[in-house]
Amino acid sequence: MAKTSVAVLGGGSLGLLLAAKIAASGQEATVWTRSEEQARSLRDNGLALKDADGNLLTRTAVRACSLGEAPSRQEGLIVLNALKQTGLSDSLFGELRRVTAQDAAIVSFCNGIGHIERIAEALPGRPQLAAAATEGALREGPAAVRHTGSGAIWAGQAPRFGGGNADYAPMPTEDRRKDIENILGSAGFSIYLSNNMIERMLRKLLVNSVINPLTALLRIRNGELAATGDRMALMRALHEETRTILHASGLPETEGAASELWEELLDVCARTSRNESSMLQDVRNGRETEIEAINGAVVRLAASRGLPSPRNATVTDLVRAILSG
Ligand SMILES: NC(=O)C1=CN([C@@H]2O[C@H](COP(=O)(O)OP(=O)(O)OC[C@H]3O[C@@H](n4cnc5c(N)ncnc54)[C@H](OP(=O)(O)O)[C@@H]3O)[C@@H](O)[C@H]2O)C=CC1
Ligand SMILES: CC(C)(CO)C(=O)C(=O)O
Repeated sequence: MAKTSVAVLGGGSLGLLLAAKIAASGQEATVWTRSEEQARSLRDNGLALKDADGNLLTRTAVRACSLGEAPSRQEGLIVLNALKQTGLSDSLFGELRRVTAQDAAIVSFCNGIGHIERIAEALPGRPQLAAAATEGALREGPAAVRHTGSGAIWAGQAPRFGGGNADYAPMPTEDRRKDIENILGSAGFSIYLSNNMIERMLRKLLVNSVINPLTALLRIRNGELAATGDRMALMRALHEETRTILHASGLPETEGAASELWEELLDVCARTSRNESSMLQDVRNGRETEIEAINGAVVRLAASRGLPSPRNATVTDLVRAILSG
């Protein structure tokens, strides 16, 4: 069997955090960037990992190349996919088909749902895991990242939420799953292999489907969302509509779930109060947002189950319209 090696796909906030901590723990990882400039900067300067206040923790040499420069058909790869869903495209899939061998295990950290199905369709047969991370990361430049909040990573077989005609992605072998757990655990992450990614992913989707569009539309930080009665009313209405749709899509509807999920949302707002959500950052920078993979996906789930989703449809249209000018 080929020796296992790690590639981090995407040199953004989360990708640089994963790469910095893996490299600082003495393990090897290659960062696959979009641009050759960023890869050069990483090779020349090393990768700086800073704490939430911007103090330098480590600066470590890392391997880096643009995805276009990466060698073809590498065997034994674990690919940590730290792209946004907006980074998934036919050309990206073409490059991934070229650089990975059939045994590559792809672990995707993307927010929202739908990405596993798209990857499975574009790279049939490649083993996949879905990961949900509550880490906070912020890229400070091409070769520096701040660890803005410690959390945990859950990874496991992704449920199929719909879309795509390909056979669903196979799980990586047990040995390969252990490798993934060991690599991320040795890098200092709290990593849990989960048999219940449906709940993890849908809980995260519920949080993102409220915080992300509302903060992007109102242009406020996460902590400012729960600060007024009007905003709380918007949050509640969107949360209730989304929760009903997600319960119909596999989110367990246990006793007390409604108040527990609402408290979870308020807790995320409090814990990330100084953060600008990823969607607000995308809007501010004129970048395409993940709205289609978050509220747009909720609208599609609702349609497939004959449920109404007027609030999700409205925020999807509004966020889409911001960048359409
Ligand atoms: N940041 C965080 O704290 C967390 C993020 N997440 C999720 O993880 C995912 C990534 O988030 P985040 O790191 O913040 O996003 P970023 O926008 O910071 O990073 C995405 C990276 O993908 C790169 N990219 C896009 N297309 C390609 C391509 N074709 N080839 C190689 N690289 C490419 C971008 O390159 P370029 O910069 O050159 O455009 C960018 O560096 C999202 O789904 C997010 O919601 C989950 C938990 C925490
Ligand atoms: C949890 C939250 C809302 C933190 O900002 C996030 O995941 C995001 O911004 O995408």
